[in-house]
Amino acid sequence: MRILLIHSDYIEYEVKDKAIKNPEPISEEEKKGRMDEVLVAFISVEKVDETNPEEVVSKAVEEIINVASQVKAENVFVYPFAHLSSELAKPSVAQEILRKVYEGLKEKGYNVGKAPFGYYKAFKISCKGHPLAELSRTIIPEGAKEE
Ligand SMILES: Nc1ncnc2c1ncn2[C@@H]1O[C@H](CO)[C@@H](NC(=O)[C@@H](N)CO)[C@H]1O
Repeated sequence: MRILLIHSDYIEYEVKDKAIKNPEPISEEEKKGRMDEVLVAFISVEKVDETNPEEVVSKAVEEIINVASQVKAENVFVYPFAHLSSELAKPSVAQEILRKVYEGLKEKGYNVGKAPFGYYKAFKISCKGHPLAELSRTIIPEGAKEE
């Protein structure tokens, strides 16, 4: 899993079109969204993550919370982003893993937003620009490291 973390004044998105055959069903109001004072997590789920989804989910939640506490962000936004890797997991697995990351962050008490899965989206973001405002993390399941 590849994660790009941007501490932002705001993130806003607008769904433009379906990008896969079966995108996540969304309501009319979910076609647009905005969150202010937020740590945005752009996440690419990778093929290797399919070997141990549970481990990848728990490590992703841990890493995101670690950065959120450093930058003192109470709001987190999970943004499915298929552009951080050339070895992507298939959409069905990626969607489930991202849903569990979202749920895991909520269980830890964060106010969590998410962008819909499986769409082309326009987005605007305002990066705060401080030294910890742009970070990236790579998460690899333990078993995969032995190969
Ligand atoms: N392995 C994966 N990891 C994360 N997201 C993934 C994925 N496979 C599919 N998606 C979702 O489907 C859209 C088309 O690839 C993706 N859409 C996007 O990445 C938008 N930024 C528009 O390009 C995303 O919602």
